[in-house]
Amino acid sequence: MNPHGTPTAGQRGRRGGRGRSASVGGRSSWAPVQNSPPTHYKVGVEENYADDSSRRMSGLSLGRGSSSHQNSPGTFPRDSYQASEPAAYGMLQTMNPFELGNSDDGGSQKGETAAKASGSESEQAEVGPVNRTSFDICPPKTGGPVRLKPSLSEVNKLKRNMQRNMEGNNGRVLRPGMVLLKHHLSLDNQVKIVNLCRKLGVGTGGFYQPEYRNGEKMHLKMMCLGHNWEPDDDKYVENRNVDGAKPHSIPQEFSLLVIDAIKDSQALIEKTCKPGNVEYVLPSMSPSICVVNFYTASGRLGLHQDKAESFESLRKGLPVVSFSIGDSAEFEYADQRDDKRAEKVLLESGDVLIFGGKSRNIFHGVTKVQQNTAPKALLDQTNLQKGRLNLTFRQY
Ligand SMILES: O=C(O)CCC(=O)C(=O)O
Ligand SMILES: [Fe+2]
Repeated sequence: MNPHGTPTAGQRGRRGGRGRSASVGGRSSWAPVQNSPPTHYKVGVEENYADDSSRRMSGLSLGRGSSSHQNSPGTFPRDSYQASEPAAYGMLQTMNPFELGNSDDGGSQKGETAAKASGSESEQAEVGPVNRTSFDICPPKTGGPVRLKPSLSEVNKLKRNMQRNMEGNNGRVLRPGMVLLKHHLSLDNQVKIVNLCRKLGVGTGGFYQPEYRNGEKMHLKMMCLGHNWEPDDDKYVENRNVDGAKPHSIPQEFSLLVIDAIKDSQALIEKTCKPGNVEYVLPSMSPSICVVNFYTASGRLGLHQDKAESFESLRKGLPVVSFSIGDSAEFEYADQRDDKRAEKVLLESGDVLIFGGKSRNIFHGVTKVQQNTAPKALLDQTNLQKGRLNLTFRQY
C-alpha cells in the first residue's frame, strides 16, 4: 500500500525490516575502499536494460538476514509514488570526470568505481544497471533567472539565528530522544555540504532515482555514502543494484558536524530534562552511513521507520541525525504508521533533527516541500536548484 492507499504488489518499503543482525561481513567489510583516480563510466548516459530480472542483488548483503518485515511486503512504502519527475530536470548528459574524486573533497571517489569493480564497462552493464542518469543538484549557471540579493530581513534573520545558536537557545526537545536544533548549520557549512554533495552526486555512485521492482519510482533522488541502502530489500549492500557502483565514503567534515550536533542535543537534554545519564536518553554514535536525498518541489516520503541498521545499533537506540538544506519541508512523525495521528514540524534550511533512544523507531516522513523557501544567500553561493537536500546519518 502506498501513502495514497494504492496497493503495490510485491513492494517493500524503506527500512521496514528488522533483520536480526547476523554475522555477514562484520565490521571489516565496512572499511572504506582506497582512493584511486576517478574512473568514469557512462555517466550522463541513460542506460536502459529491458530485462528487469537482471536487477539482482549484486552486492554482499551486510549483516542482514532475510529481512523479517514487521509489516507484510506490499505495505511498506517509503515514497509517495507521484508521477516521476521530468527527466530533463537537472539531468546532465555530459560531465567532466575530472571534477570528481579530488582529494580535497574529503569524501573522495571510492577506489573501486562501478566499472573498475567489475572489470570493464561492458561487464559493468551486466551487473544490473537499469536506469542511471546523472543528476546535478547545482546545475551550472546559464544566464537563467537572476536571483535577487538576500533582503535585509533575511540577513537579519541569519544574524539572529547565529546569535541564538551561540546562546544555545535554538533547540527543542520534541519527545524523549528526539531533538530539533533550529538553524544549527551555519550558512558556510550549508554551502560546503551542498558543494560536496554536488561533487559526489554527479558521477559514479552519485544521485539516482530509486525504483522498486514493480517499476514504481521513489519521488526523490538518492545517493548513499558509506554503504548503500537498497529500497527493494531494505538492506545495506556493498554495490548498489542500479549500476553496481560502490558508494563514496562519508566526508569527515560531515561526520564532525554530526558528532557536534549530537553533543549539542545532549547538552540541551541535560539542561531541560536533567536526566541521570544523558547517554540513556540520546546515545552518542559515529556515523557509518549517510543517505542523501534530494526532493524536488513535488517530492515527498511516506511514513516509514529506519530499521535496516544493525540489531545492536537499533537496540542501543543510536540516533538518526538529519540535516535539512534548501527549501523547507513539513516533516511528520508518529508512533504508528498513521498520517492522521502524526505530529508535524517544519524543517528549514540549516535545521538538524535527531531521533534516538526511545524515539529511534518512530515513523516519520516528509509530507511537503515548501517551494521557494530556501535562503537566497545559499542559492546565490551554490546555485542549488529548487528543492530540498536532506542527509540522514546512521551508525550501522
Ligand atoms: O528527508 C527527510 O527529512 C527524511 C529522510 C528519511 O527519513 C530517510 O532518508 O530515511
Ligand atoms: Fe527515514
